[in-house]
Amino acid sequence: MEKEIKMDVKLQEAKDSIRDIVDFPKEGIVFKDITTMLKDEKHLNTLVESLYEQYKDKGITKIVGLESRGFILGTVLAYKLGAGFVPVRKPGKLPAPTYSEKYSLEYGEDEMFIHQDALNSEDVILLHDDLLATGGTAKASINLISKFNVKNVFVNFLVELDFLNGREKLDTDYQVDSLFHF
Ligand SMILES: O=P(O)(O)OC[C@H]1O[C@H](OP(=O)(O)OP(=O)(O)O)[C@H](O)[C@@H]1O
Ligand SMILES: Nc1ncnc2[nH]cnc12
Repeated sequence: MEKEIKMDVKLQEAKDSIRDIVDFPKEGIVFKDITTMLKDEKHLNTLVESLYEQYKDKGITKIVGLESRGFILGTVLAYKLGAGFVPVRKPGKLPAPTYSEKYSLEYGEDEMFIHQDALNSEDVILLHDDLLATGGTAKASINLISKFNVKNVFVNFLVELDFLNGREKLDTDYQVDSLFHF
């Protein structure tokens, strides 16, 4: 019980360290800058330990991390969970045959790619990204994963911007969790 309260306090402190940058990268966007949280070793430790506790018993075999901020904790978590790491990448980055999905996000449009041999039907996936805004990026990535007929998928974000209703766009039976809500 005391341990849980301590973790709640630590998570609140980590959340409070996320910085707002107004009008970045475009006018009208309030950008959630997680670098102020990640640079602090105690916050980084809190994030990793909290996510590890949440997913350690789910049988995760691979973390799918979204370029680029999804790579930061995605690889650490893969290591902690004893899972592999698969990058979902932006155009022109993956060298072997790929599947791809176009999408729009809060401040633009892009396309995401995954290697055609990245996942298999034995995999239990944890899809990880730093932030859920409009949900375009995450939905495109879920569509990519759905090409592989994997056993199960969990979806995780550090930050969710509730007012943009991105979760509705995900339209999925998968369990979706975010550590921090704004
Ligand atoms: O829910 P959405 O509206 O789709 O937006 C969320 C996405 O936007 C950001 O990525 P960005 O494309 O800026 O790339 P980066 O991680 O390389 O900074 C963020 O890391 C998510 O991937
Ligand atoms: N408001 C926002 N802050 C940080 N990353 C984002 N990606 C999409 N929208 C974002």
